[in-house]
Amino acid sequence: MTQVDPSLSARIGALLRDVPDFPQPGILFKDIAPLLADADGFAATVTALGPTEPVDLVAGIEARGFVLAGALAHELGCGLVPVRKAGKLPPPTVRRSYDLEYGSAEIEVPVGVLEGKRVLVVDDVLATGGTLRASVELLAEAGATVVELAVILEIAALGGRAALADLPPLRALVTA
Ligand SMILES: O=P(O)(O)OC[C@H]1O[C@H](OP(=O)(O)OP(=O)(O)O)[C@H](O)[C@@H]1O
Ligand SMILES: Nc1ncnc2[nH]cnc12
Repeated sequence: MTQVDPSLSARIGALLRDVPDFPQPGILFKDIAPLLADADGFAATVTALGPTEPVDLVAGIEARGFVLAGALAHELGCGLVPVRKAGKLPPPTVRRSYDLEYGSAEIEVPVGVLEGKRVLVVDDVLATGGTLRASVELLAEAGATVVELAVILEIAALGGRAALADLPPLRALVTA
């Protein structure tokens, strides 16, 4: 796994916004909207999320991960697969429940496009790791091989990296 250039990391970090008490009291929400709105910052972020080995598909986790995965898949010239909140995808799908920093949710992936595919999973934020773990497990259940995970921001105090230690390599562009 390649190291992230410290100056790029600082540039990206400066375009993230802290929002106290959102979406509920006690949560310090990390908002990527300023980064997405900055053309150079967005482009550099997407490129830096790219895989270190060949992949067939980029998986994006709803909803903020979609934005990153779409741009990255286009840049790489590979396909995209959505990891969606439950109830949005038509069957057949596989589904899993999980906990995240501020609640619990269910996600689904489509069955039929993942068999034998090498996949990079991207998302904006790693907090507790619940979302990424559920995503990786679902993608594997649907027949894919997840080869790498990449996020913009890792919230180190929430222990997500340690919780995902048994999964494929994880790259975070910024650590807070
Ligand atoms: O590491 P965790 O504790 O699991 O949290 C990380 C997840 O939380 C946010 O998603 P959210 O479900 O809020 O979705 P959104 O992108 O639709 O806002 C974020 O985009 C990650 O997917
Ligand atoms: N603190 C946080 N900020 C943004 N997204 C998150 N997802 C989970 N925790 C988060």
